[in-house]
Amino acid sequence: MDAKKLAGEKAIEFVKNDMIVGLGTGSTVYWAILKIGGLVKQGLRIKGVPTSIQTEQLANELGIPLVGLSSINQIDLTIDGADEANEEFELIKGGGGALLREKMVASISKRMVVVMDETKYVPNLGKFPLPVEITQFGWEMTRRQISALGCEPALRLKDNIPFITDNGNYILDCHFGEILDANKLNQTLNMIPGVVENGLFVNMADTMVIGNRNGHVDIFYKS
Ligand SMILES: O=C(CO)[C@H](O)[C@H](O)COP(=O)(O)O
Repeated sequence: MDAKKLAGEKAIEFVKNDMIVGLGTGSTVYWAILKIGGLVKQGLRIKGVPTSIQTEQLANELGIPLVGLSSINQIDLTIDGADEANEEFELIKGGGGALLREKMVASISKRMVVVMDETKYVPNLGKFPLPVEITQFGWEMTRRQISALGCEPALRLKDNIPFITDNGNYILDCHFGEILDANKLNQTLNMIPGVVENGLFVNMADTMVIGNRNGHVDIFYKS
């Protein structure tokens, strides 16, 4: 069983006519976007808000009408993946490098449904290195300031050169060990000049759709 596919496809139950829908990035939400594309062809009326250039291209190929953040103030529902999630509905995101746009979209979403396979649901965040998007300007200085918080940030590379985000920035992957106070770390990181955004999503997700290898899908709602 493809647990990511199960979760992604299940999540489209939350999509209704006339919604503005945040379209996340990654290999799990891919399955949701594919299904949404199919439903749009059958007459579903939605407008999508893409969280990356990759998702924008996919949505265009599928004929999903899109709208940009410049012309909306609120999104009805966002479906997105995660690299880790805990029972507090706190997330680490940004494994695909789209964390800034993902967080901006999530921040104006009335509801955020997170789709993942069972391996992503963990007791404590932090095994997955936390992605932090930083400006290219002065990036070594920013890295030193983040290291002082107690981690060894690694500049993300792609094909042996620095990975550049859709926004023209770098990403540092930061191993902090177990993150027991995600809210505090989120705020501390974002206070560092040069940090554009970090991959901790706190108080954003309210629904988790978790696909299991045995074919079962769990849905958790934040109370
Ligand atoms: O945050 C993300 C991209 O920036 C993704 O949602 C996250 O990396 C999970 O991806 P996948 O569903 O491919 O495992």
